[in-house]
Amino acid sequence: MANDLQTENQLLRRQLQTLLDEARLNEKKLRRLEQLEKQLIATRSLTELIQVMLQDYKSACDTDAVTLVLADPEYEITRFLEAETRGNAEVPGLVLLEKLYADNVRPYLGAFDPELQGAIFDPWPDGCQSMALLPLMRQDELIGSLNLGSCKAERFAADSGTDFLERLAAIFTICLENALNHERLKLAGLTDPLTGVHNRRYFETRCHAEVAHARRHRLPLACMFLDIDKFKSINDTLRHLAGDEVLRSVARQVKSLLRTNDVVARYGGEEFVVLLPNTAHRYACEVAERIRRTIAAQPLQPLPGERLTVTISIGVAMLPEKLSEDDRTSAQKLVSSADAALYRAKEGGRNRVVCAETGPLAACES
Ligand SMILES: Nc1nc2c(ncn2[C@@H]2O[C@H](COP(=O)(O)OP(=O)(O)OP(=O)(O)O)[C@@H](O)[C@H]2O)c(=O)[nH]1
Repeated sequence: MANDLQTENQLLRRQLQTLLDEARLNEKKLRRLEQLEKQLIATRSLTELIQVMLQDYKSACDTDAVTLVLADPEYEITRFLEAETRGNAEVPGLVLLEKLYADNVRPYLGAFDPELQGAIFDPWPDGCQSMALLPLMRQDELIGSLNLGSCKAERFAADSGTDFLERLAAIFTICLENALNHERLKLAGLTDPLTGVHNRRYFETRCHAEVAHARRHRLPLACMFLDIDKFKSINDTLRHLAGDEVLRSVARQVKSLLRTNDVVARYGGEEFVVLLPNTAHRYACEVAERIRRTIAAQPLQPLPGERLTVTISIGVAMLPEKLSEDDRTSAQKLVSSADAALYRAKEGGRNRVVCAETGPLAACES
């Protein structure tokens, strides 16, 4: 009898110890997750948020692979990442898809499923044994998934609880929405509402940064000033709304003829300014001439049934190789040189390109 009691006692002690160990482990896990949540909440940009999720979770939470799949139907996330990373939206572990296909929006925990591998990570680490796939939901809509992989089969066992992971996925979703709204607001303050290209405020900050970058890496930097010819008469004859449509069409055409990391901004009125990073003089002149020719060759339709041929004048200037002033002054000088070249193009009869260094384009092509 005494022996039975002793054995039962020992058994209970062992069970209690196991429960205590489990509780301690859970507490540790919770603390690590709380720490990560705080980090996620403290991030100041979309790129930083994604980096913390992909990298810090892995090291903090004993996981061999972390990936994120996000729906990006309008390429909005791609554009935000490109803007933050100077044209490179490729983040290892991040998969952006135009459309998500899922009939099941419940978390999956269990054995590694190679069927899912291609869609959510390329490639998973060798020897992956278990995985967790956590849907990211915003107002009942599936916006992506957070995917975790481990080389240990028991790490994401099918019968383990998902509370911690679901909470992490929910917090990440809120942080993502927050970061996207922040980027949208930032963009609204830096975008010209009429044409959708950047505004002068954005241009000035970016021009300073591009000059600093060009100087540091000894890269060429070109600037173009573009102005629609006789725009006042378009407004006077067709009225302001038609003038607005001409501005929108010209901005669209200019943008379509440039690379994604070139910068286009409306400087004011009917003037646009363009920065061409890492672009040599000859190529900058070619681009300017292509823009001038394309716009002159394609009549616009500023009002229904109204066709109108518009021409533009362009001034091009290069950042000098040897700079004696600080970056801000050099940026201002670059813009003024392009503006002065534009003035010469207007003086020379409009619908032409003038380069600050070589004069009217015929001279720079020869
Ligand atoms: N529709 C419209 N017109 C604008 C806007 N901003 C400025 N303008 C007009 O743009 C015209 C600019 O005229 P000017 O500076 O005389 O230049 P221009 O007629 O293009 O002549 P050149 O540049 O010498 O070829 C003015 O009539 C402004 O009122 C705008 O947002 N929308």
